[in-house]
Amino acid sequence: MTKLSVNINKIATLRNSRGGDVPNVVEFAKDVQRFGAEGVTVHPRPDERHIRYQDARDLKPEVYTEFNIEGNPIPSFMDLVLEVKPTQVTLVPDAEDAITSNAGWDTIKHKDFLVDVISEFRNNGIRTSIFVDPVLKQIEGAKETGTDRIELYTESFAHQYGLGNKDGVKPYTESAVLANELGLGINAGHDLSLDNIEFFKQNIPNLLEVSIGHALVAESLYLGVENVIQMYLRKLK
Ligand SMILES: CC(=O)[C@@H](O)[C@H](O)COP(=O)(O)O
Ligand SMILES: NCC(=O)COP(=O)(O)O
Repeated sequence: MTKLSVNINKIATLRNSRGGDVPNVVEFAKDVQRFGAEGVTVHPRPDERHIRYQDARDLKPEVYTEFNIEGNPIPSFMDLVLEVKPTQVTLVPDAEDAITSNAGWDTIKHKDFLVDVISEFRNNGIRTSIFVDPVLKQIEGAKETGTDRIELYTESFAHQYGLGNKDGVKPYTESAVLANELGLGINAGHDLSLDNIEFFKQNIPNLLEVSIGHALVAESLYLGVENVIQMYLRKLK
């Protein structure tokens, strides 16, 4: 069974475009859970261009499914996560000026840093996941950091699948097989959509969770949020 965590960054982007509080991200999080989502993901960035740090605090009492906070573990992000205590923190090595996440960790080069950060979160009862490319030596490196899970960065799969190249999933399958052997839990995210999610899930043994935002919100414009969540849940069964 693969859990669907809805990334609500784009709802905050829409809200921020006008100032004010429409749409309200907390109400949206409550609604997606009511519609069947099994988690809520936010990715506050240092410039707070979509999710603000205060949103994470406001969401905490309302997220009764899995609450996943993603981000680069700079000091202010670490303080926020340790204060809010979500179910899971996903560490992403994104640059401040990145339009969106565009690479996984180099788990070998940054091993000592990741070991320290991960132990701090785990000591505080927060499950950890680290964003990685589907590269076997990076999965082995992830194991050395002490993380509970990895999140496979699925941009390349989604891009290849969109071009009709189903072989793009192969490195992900191989990475998942290795992660399972090493005892790492497997999450995945980035550019997953109603078009590609079923094929991806079928090819990833023990896929525990996917976080989906951009496509899910875009699809909801045409099909409605409740309907789209139900469609994802059927494909993730
Ligand atoms: C970690 C990841 O894959 C990203 O997709 C991210 O969470 C989305 O961030 P943006 O909404 O800022 O593009
Ligand atoms: N971790 C990936 C995520 O939360 C959503 O990514 P996207 O669906 O907005 O590309």
